[in-house]
Amino acid sequence: MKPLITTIGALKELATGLSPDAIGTSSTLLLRTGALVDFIVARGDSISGPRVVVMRPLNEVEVVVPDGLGSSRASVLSRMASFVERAQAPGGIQLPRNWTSYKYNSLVAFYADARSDPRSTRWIAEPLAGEPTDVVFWTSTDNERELDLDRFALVPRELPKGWDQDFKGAVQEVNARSELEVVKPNSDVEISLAPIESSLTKGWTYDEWHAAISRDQRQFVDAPVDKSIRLRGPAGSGKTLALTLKAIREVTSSRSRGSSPRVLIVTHSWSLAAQISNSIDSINGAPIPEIDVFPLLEIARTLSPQYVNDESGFSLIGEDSFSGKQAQLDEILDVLTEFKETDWVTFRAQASEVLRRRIDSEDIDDRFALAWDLSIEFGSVIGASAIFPGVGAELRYLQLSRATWMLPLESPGDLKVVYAIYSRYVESLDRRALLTSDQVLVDLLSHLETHSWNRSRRSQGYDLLFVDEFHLFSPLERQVLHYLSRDTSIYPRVFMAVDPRQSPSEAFIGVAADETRSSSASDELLDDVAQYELTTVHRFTPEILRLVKHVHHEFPTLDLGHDWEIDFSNVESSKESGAVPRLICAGTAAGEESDIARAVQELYPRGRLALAIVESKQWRRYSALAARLGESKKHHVSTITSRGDVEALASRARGLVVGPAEYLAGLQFDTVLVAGIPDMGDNFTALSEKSRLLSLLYLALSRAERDVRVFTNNDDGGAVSVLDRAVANGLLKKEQGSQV
Ligand SMILES: Nc1ncnc2c1ncn2[C@@H]1O[C@H](COP(=O)(O)OP(=O)(O)OP(=O)(O)O)[C@@H](O)[C@H]1O
Repeated sequence: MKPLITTIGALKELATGLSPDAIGTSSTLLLRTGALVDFIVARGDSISGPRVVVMRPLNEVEVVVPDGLGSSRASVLSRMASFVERAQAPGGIQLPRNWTSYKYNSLVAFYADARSDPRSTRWIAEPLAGEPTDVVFWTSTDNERELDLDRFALVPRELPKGWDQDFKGAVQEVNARSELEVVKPNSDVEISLAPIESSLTKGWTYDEWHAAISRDQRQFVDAPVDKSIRLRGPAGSGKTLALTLKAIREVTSSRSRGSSPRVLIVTHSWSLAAQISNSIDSINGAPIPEIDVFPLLEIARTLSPQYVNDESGFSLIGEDSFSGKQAQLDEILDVLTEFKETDWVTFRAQASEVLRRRIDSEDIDDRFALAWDLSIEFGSVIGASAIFPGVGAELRYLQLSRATWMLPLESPGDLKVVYAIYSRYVESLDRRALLTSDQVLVDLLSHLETHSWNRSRRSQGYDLLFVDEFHLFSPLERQVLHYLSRDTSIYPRVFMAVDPRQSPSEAFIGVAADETRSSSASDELLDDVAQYELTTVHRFTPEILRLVKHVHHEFPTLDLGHDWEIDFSNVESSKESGAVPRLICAGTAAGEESDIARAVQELYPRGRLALAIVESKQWRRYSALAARLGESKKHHVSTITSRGDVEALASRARGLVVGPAEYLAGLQFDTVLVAGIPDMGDNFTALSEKSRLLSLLYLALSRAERDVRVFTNNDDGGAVSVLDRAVANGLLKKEQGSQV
């Protein structure tokens, strides 16, 4: 194959398991085929960022990784991205021991795959001189094709002609595409978004909506704004709509009093921000300049760009996309392996039996689960408390009070082990010039505490803050909110919509964490808060509601406290009765895929359709399916894998959106196909993991307006117990799917 020019961002996106065939359906990636080289670039890439050249001399099948490593493509890609990041560190590249690397002049050879590869495939790569450091993957070697570095060094090496010429154009094209998608909703509302507006806001005016909404929604919309309000309600109960109406109301009533308030609506994702912005335009008949609608990190970027932008040469490793999260997990896995090989012997004796067993385990699933738990501990506990390695940091960590939702660490010895791994993790990020979003937020917070911000917030701050999907914000993110208010003499007035069930474990933590955190700022925000509750669901039918309630009852008891819980016994649906959700059980994984393809065929003409994948570990398989469904050209298929994706809002009345359930939060579709549900049987021990999976299932099911179909297959364990119980109670209609 011709050489490929790509980027760290593109490698990471491909490493999420996105099938190379699905690049055409991805809103994040762009593939450009040239005469001498091909390009794959990702949205968010910079023209001045490092370029990655993959020479592909031996490739016949695989697009990026060596042929023969297709089955571990994701981990190979992830390691490639990590190599390029490490190459950016000043003072030369340092690789973890388990990569078993060799160096010869500027050439580096290392194991291509993190998992065991019987052929022992190695890359021969070379960081090029320059700033940033471009990297070339010249070739690969394996047991059958051994090639020493010193011999390879004698072979003349030549980069493809013109390889750096079209790169700029490709990056500009992919970024221009995203800008269009984001900006278009504001500038070209009628044309581009009519079908969705009509389903969300029905084309009604504010007065029409005010007359039509339920009593509990109206009470919230009309409530005084002298203190903060928490609006609780299950999925689809009209929280977003009520927040939107209240924001409009406050602006128009202030205008009539001759003042012009600055109002901010904060969301967790770009897609929801764009949706709310469109709803405002539609309800008001025109944009309202006093209202800003943005994801939190975007606000941080406009307020104090020096803390968010890449000026220090550091870039952000994000949790706001599937690829960012995956990259973090991969990094923690590497750090864990290295820790086991070195320091673990000195720590082992002081660790509890449970933690010891988890760290000692060689099972890939156990290691992954541990990496996941550690990532939560690092982000939502250690990072959220602004503890970064340094003098006194370990002691502060040991003294933190622990709450039930946190990773059970039984002894100070356990905490010391976790802290040691955390320090290594931060060191390794540092070496690769990476920052976590937590670190950025902590820096931003210290800026927001300065006098200079205190002065500028009078002009740049907001009078009223609305926060949708409050349950998805980490404690740290929530602290930032305080400083965004304009008037420092009163507590910020924040109107937040929340449904704790929609929050996968790490963010669940965010909600419950308020009870355990000592930060006075956080307490102030939440102390004097009026409570409103919505108990009518407007999105979906009574049949879907019964299934959603069933999932709610399956949650392990998690004491979130009265202020956060929703009383599901009173919840009703205002929609007309519809079909009972169906469970289609196939004999094999391939059978399940044909069942899904058949359902897409049948349901596509009837409206917007989503395929929500509950367990993201299974995303890879379904992304390949999405690619095949898109290939037929009969369907418009888009994949959504980050908070930044707005493709799901594209201007189509029809279309299939495929994505991990967590990125579909806040959105709705006529029909939702749900797949990738792992077993969370009664013997399931990790309660936090069970809550995470149930909340993703709850989220997936509750995106549907009219129809739900759930797909399982016997290869992956067949129907899981939570679904079996739903069938036994008549909430799901079980059908046999394809058996081959
Ligand atoms: N009182 C109402 N009458 C009719 N339709 C309504 C009413 N309230 C909300 N809706 C509609 O119900 C749907 C769900 O509303 P919305 O997205 O605001 O719910 P939500 O509580 O924010 O959901 P989620 O938490 O799942 O994101 C939307 O289509 C909205 O237009």
